[in-house]
Amino acid sequence: MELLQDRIKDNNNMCFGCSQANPIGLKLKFTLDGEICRTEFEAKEEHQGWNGYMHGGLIAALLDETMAWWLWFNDISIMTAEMTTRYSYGVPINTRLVVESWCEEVKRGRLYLMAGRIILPDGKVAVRANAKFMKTELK
Ligand SMILES: CCCCCCCCCCCCCCCC(=O)SCCNC(=O)CCNC(=O)[C@H](O)C(C)(C)COP(=O)(O)OP(=O)(O)OC[C@H]1O[C@@H](n2cnc3c(N)ncnc32)[C@H](O)[C@@H]1OP(=O)(O)O
Repeated sequence: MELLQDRIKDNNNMCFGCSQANPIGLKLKFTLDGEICRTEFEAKEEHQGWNGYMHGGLIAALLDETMAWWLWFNDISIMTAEMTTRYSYGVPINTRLVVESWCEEVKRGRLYLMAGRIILPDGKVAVRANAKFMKTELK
């Protein structure tokens, strides 16, 4: 599938989640597959909290970024206004993760209610997130 992201040529983008130039970033790449935005990620030792497991704050960053990219693909500039994260299972390092996001509702034309999840190789959903994103004039 084409990486729409590759169309973006912005050498100044140093986003921690998606910049390919940020030396300490996650370097995520996204696809939009119908109504689902998706990325894959494998956490390494430097992403750990407890030994063997990904740090919860970085897990939230992974989900935040994936939800933000659904909106970016749809040409909507946003800021994260609120986010909740439900951690059901530890996210192991050195394991291929699939992260998905989608839009559930738009309120008053400006508040986007988004959802996301992290899926382990056995199909279990390790983490779910819900967030409110506010449309802004950024871009
Ligand atoms: C070409 C270049 C390529 C580069 C390619 C890079 C790609 C890039 C990818 C993206 C990458 C993203 C990265 C991850 C996303 C971040 O990390 S964003 C960073 C984290 N978030 C922030 O810092 C946000 C900080 N907060 C703010 O900026 C502002 O508070 C907000 C959220 C924009 C809202 O401010 P505001 O527009 O002044 O809104 P405000 O007047 O307070 O409220 C408006 C209305 O919304 C309501 N409201 C406000 N907050 C909420 C809430 N949480 N819940 C419900 N209602 C709310 C208010 O009650 C109000 O209602 P009404 O009075 O109108 O009825």
